[in-house]
Amino acid sequence: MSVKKLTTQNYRNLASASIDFHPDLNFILGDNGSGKSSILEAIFYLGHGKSFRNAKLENLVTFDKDSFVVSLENNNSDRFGIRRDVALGLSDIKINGDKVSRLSELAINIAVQVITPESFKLFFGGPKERRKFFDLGMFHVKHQFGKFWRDFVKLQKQRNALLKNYAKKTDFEFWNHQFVEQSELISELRNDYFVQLSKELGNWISILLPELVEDIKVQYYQGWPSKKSLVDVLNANFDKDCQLGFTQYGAHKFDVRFLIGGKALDLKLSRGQQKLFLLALTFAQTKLIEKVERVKPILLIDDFGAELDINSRTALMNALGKIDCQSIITAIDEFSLQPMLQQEQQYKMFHVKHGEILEISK
Ligand SMILES: Nc1ncnc2c1ncn2[C@@H]1O[C@H](COP(=O)(O)OP(=O)(O)OP(=O)(O)O)[C@@H](O)[C@H]1O
Repeated sequence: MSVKKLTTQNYRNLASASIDFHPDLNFILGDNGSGKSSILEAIFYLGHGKSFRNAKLENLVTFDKDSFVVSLENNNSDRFGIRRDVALGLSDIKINGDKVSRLSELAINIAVQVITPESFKLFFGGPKERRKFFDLGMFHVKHQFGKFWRDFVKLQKQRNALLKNYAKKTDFEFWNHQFVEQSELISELRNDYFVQLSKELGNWISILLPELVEDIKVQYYQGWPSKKSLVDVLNANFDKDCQLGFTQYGAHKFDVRFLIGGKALDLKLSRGQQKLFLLALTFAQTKLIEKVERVKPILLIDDFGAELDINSRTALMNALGKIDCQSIITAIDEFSLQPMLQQEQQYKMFHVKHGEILEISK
C-alpha cells in the first residue's frame, strides 16, 4: 500500500496536520526543529506502535495535551488509526472504523522502514537494532514468523521464570524440549530468509557501493553454536543460566555480521559508506517485501543529504528509481536533495514550518 493521506492530532508539534502524499515519491523540506522527522515518526508509529527515536509515549503527545491521534488512508481508501491517551493509559486501534485489539493487524498492512542519520550507528553497534531490522523483514516476507515468534517468546518467558525460581533441572525437560523445537523452527525460517536477502543485497551493493561488491560477506549466527545441538548447549549452560536468571542461547540471540575483506564492516567503511551499506540492505529487504505482494513497502529517509556526497546521492537516486515502493524523504532544503530534483519524475513536495505543512507547487 501507499499512504494517500496522513492526519495527526496533537502528535509532537503537529497539532493538527494533514498531508496528501504522492503514491511514489515525496519530499518534505523544513528548517531544523520544524517537524519533518515528526511526520515520518507518525507514519512509522502506525506501522510499529512506537517511535523510531526510542521516545517514551508521553513525549509523543503535544506538550500540555493528554492524547494524540495518528491516522492514515491508503491508496485503496482503507483507514488505519491509533489514538493514545497518555493520561489514562488507554489505546484505541481502528481499521476502517472498527476497533481491533492487536497492533500487528496494523503492522500487516503498513510495511514501513526508516533510515535516519543515526540508524547506521545503532545498526552497526549492539545486536538489538539488527534484530529489530531483520525481524521486520521476516514478519512481512515469512508470514509464519509472527506466530512462531509469539510462541517462542512465551516459552522463553516460562523458561526464564523457572530459572529465576531456582527450579530443579528435571523441571526444565518439558520446557527445554519446546524451547529447542521452536528455536529450530525460527532458525530454519531465518536461514532461508538470509539466503534470499544476501542474494538481493548483492544487487543493491552494485548500485550503491559498486567498489565493494566482491568483498562483502554476510554471516548469520542463529543464536547458538552451529556445530552443537541447542539441547546440549542448554544443558551445558544450565548453571550459568540459573545464576543469570535468563536463557543465554536460543533463537532470541541471533545476529548478523558483515565483513569486508575479512574485517568488521564498521572498521573498514566511512560513515557515509556505512549509510550506503545500510541503505543497500534496506532496499534489499524492501525488494523482498515487495516480491511477496502482500503490501507495497514504504521507505522513510530522514535528512537525505546527511553524510552523502553528490555521487552517493546520485547512486541513491538510481536505487530509488529501481524499486516499487512509496518513498517519503526529508531534507533541510532543495539544495541538499540534488540531483534528485533534476529528474523528469513525478513527485510531491511539502514545506514544514512550526508544525504547519504546505504543499509546494512545482
Ligand atoms: N511533545 C512535543 N510537543 C510539542 N512539540 C514537540 C514535542 N516533542 C518535540 N517537539 C518539538 O517539535 C519540533 C520538531 O521536531 P522534529 O524532530 O520533527 O524536527 P525536524 O524538522 O526533523 O528537525 P531536524 O532537521 O533538526 O531533524 C522540535 O522543535 C521539538 O522541540
